Amino acid sequence: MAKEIEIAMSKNIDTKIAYNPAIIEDENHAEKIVAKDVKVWYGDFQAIKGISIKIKPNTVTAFIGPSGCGKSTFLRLFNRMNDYVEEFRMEGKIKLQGTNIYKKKIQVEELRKNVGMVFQKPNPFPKSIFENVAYGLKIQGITDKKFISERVEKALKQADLWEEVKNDLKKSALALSGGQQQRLCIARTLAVEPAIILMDEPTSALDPISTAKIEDLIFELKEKYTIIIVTHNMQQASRISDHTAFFYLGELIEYNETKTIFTNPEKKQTENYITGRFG
Ligand SMILES: Nc1ncnc2c1ncn2[C@@H]1O[C@H](COP(=O)(O)OP(=O)(O)OP(=O)(O)O)[C@@H](O)[C@H]1O
Repeated sequence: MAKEIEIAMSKNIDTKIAYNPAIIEDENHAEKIVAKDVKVWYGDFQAIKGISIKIKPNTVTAFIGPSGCGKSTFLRLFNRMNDYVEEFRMEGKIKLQGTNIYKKKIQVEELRKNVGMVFQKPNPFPKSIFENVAYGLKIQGITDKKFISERVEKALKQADLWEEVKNDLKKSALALSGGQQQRLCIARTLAVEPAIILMDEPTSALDPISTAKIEDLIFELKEKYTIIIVTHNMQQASRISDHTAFFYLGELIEYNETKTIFTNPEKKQTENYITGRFG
């Protein structure tokens, strides 16, 4: 599409964008995420009903809302994971770092290098700890052993796992505890140095100590990355996120700074949800 048309379209749609302008100060920052009037269907069922949002770089954004309201569907749009679903259909526009990621020319593998994902259940490959973290580099065709070793060490350190595994790098990843496996999956994501990390309930299968470790980690990672986390844990959202988006029945009901959402929400539905009155 011609640049002019794209700009004109974005201007038309901009008026509908649901966000607090205070959150977005730097319109031209390279790593921002922008969704405009996004609608998603699975067959005849509409899961997302026209959501617009802007996400500032180097922040943690929490997606909250009751089960089935579309949080994961919306999250998975940012690395095109829904493309795997046969009946998936989408309208609207999603731009990452200024690029429309649903235009035809986009190479999805390239996109996913830039947008890493951590899932609810840790999913290490049945390979060694080292091979798990090196995997993304190797499939990019990188063969320099020194470079790979350095990156693996750096990623394991960033994920706060290095001290626990540095003498066991050849051990199977499946022998690690659940919390260690999740930090390993985070290290695997970090090794390819994405700009954006999507996390879909990354601690829901973990004990409180492992959860705390991952929350600390997320807090540190935002210095370098832009993070979106889906969570059912309200304390977690309020502890680690800068901004919170409340979803309900496929709509974005409220999006604001986390402290505002949790202390002075604008909408009754948000208040009911965060105080446990529904969902
Ligand atoms: N692959 C799919 N095919 C058909 N419908 C789907 C598919 N994935 C999700 N849905 C439907 O889309 C809606 C939104 O689901 P989604 O998983 O995005 O919600 P969610 O808010 O993340 O829920 P939860 O908190 O339970 O994970 C639900 O009604 C769900 O049943």
